[in-house]
Amino acid sequence: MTATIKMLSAAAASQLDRDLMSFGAFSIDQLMELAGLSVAQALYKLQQPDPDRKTNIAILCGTGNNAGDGLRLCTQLEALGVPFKNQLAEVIDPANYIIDALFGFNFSGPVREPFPCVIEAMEKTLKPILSVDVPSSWDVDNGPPNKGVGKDFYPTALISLTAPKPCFKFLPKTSRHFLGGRFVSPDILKKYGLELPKYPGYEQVVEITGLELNNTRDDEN
Ligand SMILES: NC(=O)C1=CN([C@@H]2O[C@H](COP(=O)(O)OP(=O)(O)OC[C@H]3O[C@@H](n4cnc5c(N)ncnc54)[C@H](O)[C@@H]3O)[C@@H](O)[C@H]2O)[C@H](O)CC1
Ligand SMILES: [K+]
Repeated sequence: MTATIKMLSAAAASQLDRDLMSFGAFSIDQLMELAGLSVAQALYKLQQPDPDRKTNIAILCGTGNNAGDGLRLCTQLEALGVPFKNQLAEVIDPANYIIDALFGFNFSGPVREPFPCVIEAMEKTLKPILSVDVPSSWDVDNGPPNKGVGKDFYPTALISLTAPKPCFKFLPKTSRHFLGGRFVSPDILKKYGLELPKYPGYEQVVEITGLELNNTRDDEN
């Protein structure tokens, strides 16, 4: 692709989130529902369920709204038979795909307990991983913490919500990249100078793999 896309720094992403809830009049629940739907649609594009076999999706959740995009409404999910596990191996071993919903744009490192072992498990596993908004443990603006000097975790795919964060430029060339969070009004796009690809039809995601960076960050204008 030759088109370019503009990034949202960590600070601007937080401000945009607040704008969505103030003059955008969205509730946080609505935003997380829509973000969660985008995550589900991106996953479906990455891993179509096999009708003859059970497909297991492991969703690794943190403590903030990034976790809410991955998984919420626990009572309803339990009623639908979705199992909740506390032991990492019990979740990762049977998984066909892993959703990384540990940390989003309000993460700042280093990773604190009890999460280092979860990041390490993602570094080690050969299973495919879809990261939600930001690959967990990465600095939102500056990318993987070790940058080749030590081990880092690299996802198979990323779904950026609203707009990509600067760290997406560290994604491996082989990783697929989706944009989701189809809830940004023209006013907000204008305020942040964002020009985003069009979502096709009723889709909640658009694939932007290979889209080039527009190096101007929203906070550098
Ligand atoms: N506008 C949108 O695009 C929307 C995005 N959404 C998603 O929300 C997250 C941001 O959510 P927030 O709750 O503000 O922050 P995080 O999920 O990133 O996590 C904060 C959480 O993590 C803890 N934490 C922070 N640093 C560390 C650390 N070093 N070690 C351990 N724990 C850490 C912190 O204490 C908090 O509890 C965004 O990325 C999107 O995924 C929403 O869906 C709304 C719309
Ligand atoms: K994440």
